[in-house]
Amino acid sequence: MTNYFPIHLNLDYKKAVIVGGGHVALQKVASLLPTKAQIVVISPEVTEGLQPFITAQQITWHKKAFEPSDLDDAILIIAATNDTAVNEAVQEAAQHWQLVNRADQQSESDFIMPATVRRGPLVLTVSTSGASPALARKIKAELAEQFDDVYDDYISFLQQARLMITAKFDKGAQRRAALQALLAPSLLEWTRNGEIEQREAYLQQLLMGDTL
Ligand SMILES: C[C@@]1(CC(=O)O)C2=NC(=C\c3[nH]c(c(CCC(=O)O)c3CC(=O)O)Cc3[nH]c(c(CC(=O)O)c3CCC(=O)O)/C=C3\N/C(=C\2)[C@@H](CCC(=O)O)[C@]3(C)CC(=O)O)/[C@H]1CCC(=O)O
Ligand SMILES: NC(=O)c1ccc[n+]([C@@H]2O[C@H](COP(=O)([O-])OP(=O)(O)OC[C@H]3O[C@@H](n4cnc5c(N)ncnc54)[C@H](O)[C@@H]3O)[C@@H](O)[C@H]2O)c1
Repeated sequence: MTNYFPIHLNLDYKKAVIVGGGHVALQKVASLLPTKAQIVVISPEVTEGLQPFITAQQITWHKKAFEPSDLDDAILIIAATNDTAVNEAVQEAAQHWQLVNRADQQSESDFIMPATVRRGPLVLTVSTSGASPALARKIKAELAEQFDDVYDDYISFLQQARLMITAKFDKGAQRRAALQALLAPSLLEWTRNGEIEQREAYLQQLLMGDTL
């Protein structure tokens, strides 16, 4: 079994080419959309679910069969047609520096995609290394419930608070203690209950070095 190496790629303004426009392509487009990648779909036909993204110009559709030049400048390539020969041709045409995913042949892929839950900057990913995509999906659903929408706001608060604390205290024990104190469970609870004043008061106290 392959031991995959998990990393978070910065795809902003980089080109990702998906060859094929079916159900798998739609799933891959959905996971690429939160990034600022330039998403290009190469396919004679596309599934209905892709149409709104094309109309909104969130992705570019080239209505054509695959040719090697379609891969020019792509950093990420996903071969997701229902024709093994075409997926093979995509892999063959790729340069050594381009990362290729084969929807029909995991063992030939340079990377595979995890199931992902996003809560603002918090990104939770699950992979079974392909052993059971259905289990990855199930664990994702459990995580989505545990780390619910409140985390969006909670993480934004933590991010702002961290900036204020690092601006106020130099590196060292006091800064570390303040950052640690930000993780008190009550901060999450106050966020959940909309008790923003409580949260703010706690932060102000930390910034004054009161509880440290
Ligand atoms: C996580 C998720 C993200 C995504 O798709 O982006 C994802 N599959 C999801 C769901 C899912 N996929 C399948 C089922 C039906 C149940 C089943 O078959 O078990 C379900 C469950 C469902 O839909 O409920 C069918 C399936 N999947 C693969 C094969 C081919 C094979 O096994 O060879 C077949 C059989 C095809 C066939 O024969 O018909 C392969 C892959 N699927 C992967 C990712 C990669 C490994 C992930 C890992 O386990 O780490 C890999 C290698 C693709 C890659 O990335 O290269 C997404 C979660 C959606 C979400 O986020 O909610
Ligand atoms: N990785 C996964 O999670 C997963 C899940 C299910 C299936 N699969 C594999 O992925 C493949 C695709 O599945 P799907 O459900 O998206 O199929 P699909 O039939 O919905 O879509 C196939 C797409 O490929 C396009 N296509 C065909 N020939 C082409 C060419 N020459 N150039 C460009 N595009 C071309 C078609 O127009 C269509 O849009 C399956 O054959 C299967 O092997 C993978």
